[in-house]
Amino acid sequence: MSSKRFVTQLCRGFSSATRTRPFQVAIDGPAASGKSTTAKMVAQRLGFSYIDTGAFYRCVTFAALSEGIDPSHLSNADKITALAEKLDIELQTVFSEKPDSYNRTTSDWNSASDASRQHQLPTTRVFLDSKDVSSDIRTGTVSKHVSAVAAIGPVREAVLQKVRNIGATDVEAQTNNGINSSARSRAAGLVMDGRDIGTVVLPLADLKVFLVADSHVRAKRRLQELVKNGADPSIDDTHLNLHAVQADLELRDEMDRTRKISPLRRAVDAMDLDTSNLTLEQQVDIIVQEVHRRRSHQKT
Ligand SMILES: Nc1ncnc2c1ncn2[C@@H]1O[C@H](COP(=O)(O)OP(=O)(O)O)[C@@H](O)[C@H]1O
Ligand SMILES: Nc1ccn([C@H]2C[C@H](O)[C@@H](COP(=O)(O)OP(=O)(O)O)O2)c(=O)n1
Repeated sequence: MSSKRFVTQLCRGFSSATRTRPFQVAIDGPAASGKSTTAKMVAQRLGFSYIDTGAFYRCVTFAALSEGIDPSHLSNADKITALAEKLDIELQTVFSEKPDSYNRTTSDWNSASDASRQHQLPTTRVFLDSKDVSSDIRTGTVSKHVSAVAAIGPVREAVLQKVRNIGATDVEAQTNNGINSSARSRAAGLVMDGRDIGTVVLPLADLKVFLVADSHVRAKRRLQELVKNGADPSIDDTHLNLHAVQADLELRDEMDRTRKISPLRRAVDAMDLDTSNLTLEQQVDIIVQEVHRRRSHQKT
């Protein structure tokens, strides 16, 4: 089965209660709480597919800004919706190790060099109308406007439709330098992260996680990430200081929490996970263990 058909089938199963569908993990939480990094690593460990829904809203925002459309003007909602409907968005996640051979413990990881850890982190590339926009959608300018775009109801409908039809491709890295040319479905399950995954997109997910972290900790992590990725204040209006990054995250969280449609909200049956004092590997271990625990219950 092609990976496109595979994911489409998964998504058709969104509201199905049957036990034959692949295992679904929904990860929600505020900005920079660690959702996407954790979700990718969980998918890698378990051999699951991964879908980053925030990337879709970021693509629509980037496309609107590129066409000179200001998302902060409500009168532009129709133009942004038309754009969202016509854009072609594809995600490609590159997993660095074969999941079934991934047996690393936290202590192995902690003793590994930074370079070797970096090689082991999965990465997601985002294509907008076939162009790689992975970096373009993460700028401070896009971050500043994305919550306004995500609050437009018809844009959310268009994005959900795209997520349902997504041609997500997951590939295993062959070596540290190259990837296998043949993509393969990761049929065992799906990890999806965003703001409304456990409440709206995958309401019957087998495991829902609500990831949080102190906003100061989140800002420090996000700032480190922006600097590491070479954010350039001269071409990006990101103010590269902790105070500004924290203020941006808090403002975005407030907008995401208070919007009328599909707000950022913890699902009642979600597992809470505060990552403020955890390492990445610890939070991944907790989720992976919980998946194993629930799968073994499903089998009995
Ligand atoms: N426990 C942790 N310790 C250190 N850094 C972390 C931890 N969890 C996440 N990060 C880092 O924080 C940054 C934001 O995480 P990310 O996964 O992008 O968050 P989100 O998807 O929620 O916005 C990333 O650079 C990520 O590597
Ligand atoms: N399922 C989703 C995913 C993201 N969004 C919105 C809310 C966020 O402010 C933006 C960007 O999400 P993304 O997860 O990429 O952002 P951060 O990594 O948290 O900075 O999209 C949403 O409304 N619903």
